[in-house]
Amino acid sequence: TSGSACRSSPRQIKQVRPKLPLLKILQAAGAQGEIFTVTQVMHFLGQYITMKQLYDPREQHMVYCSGDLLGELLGCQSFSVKDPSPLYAMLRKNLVALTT
Ligand SMILES: C[C@@H](c1ccc(Cl)cc1)n1cnc(-c2ccccc2)c1-c1c(C(=O)NCCN2CCN(C3CCCCC3)CC2)[nH]c2cc(Cl)ccc12
Repeated sequence: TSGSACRSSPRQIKQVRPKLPLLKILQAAGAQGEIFTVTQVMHFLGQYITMKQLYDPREQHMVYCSGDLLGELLGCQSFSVKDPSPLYAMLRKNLVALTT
């Protein structure tokens, strides 16, 4: 049987523009430019936490960010990577979605 080849338009990858304080954090972690995908933002935030050693070496899922710009943005002293809700709240406030 001839199946109909469904030709949906290619999905545009969602791009975001971080607001300045978040952009500074991403650039500290090596990000270039001002427009990213959310996946890239997460990658650079992970790099930032790793390189600034904001995680607890004994409990590596705990991030201690008081006294760091990341903590100011998140509005918390620490968080667990297992409960990323403060992170998503911060991203909602600090990422501007680009509509194509
Ligand atoms: C699954 C993922 C994640 C991603 C998003 C969320 Cl909302 C939760 C969790 N994740 C799991 N552990 C981490 C993590 C833990 C400690 C230090 C750095 C990163 C991450 C995070 C990544 C990441 O891109 N992760 C890639 C592989 N990571 C493994 C952990 N590695 C470190 C583990 C501790 C020792 C140093 C390496 C770094 C590479 N990006 C993040 C950004 C933030 Cl704001 C918070 C956490 C992460």
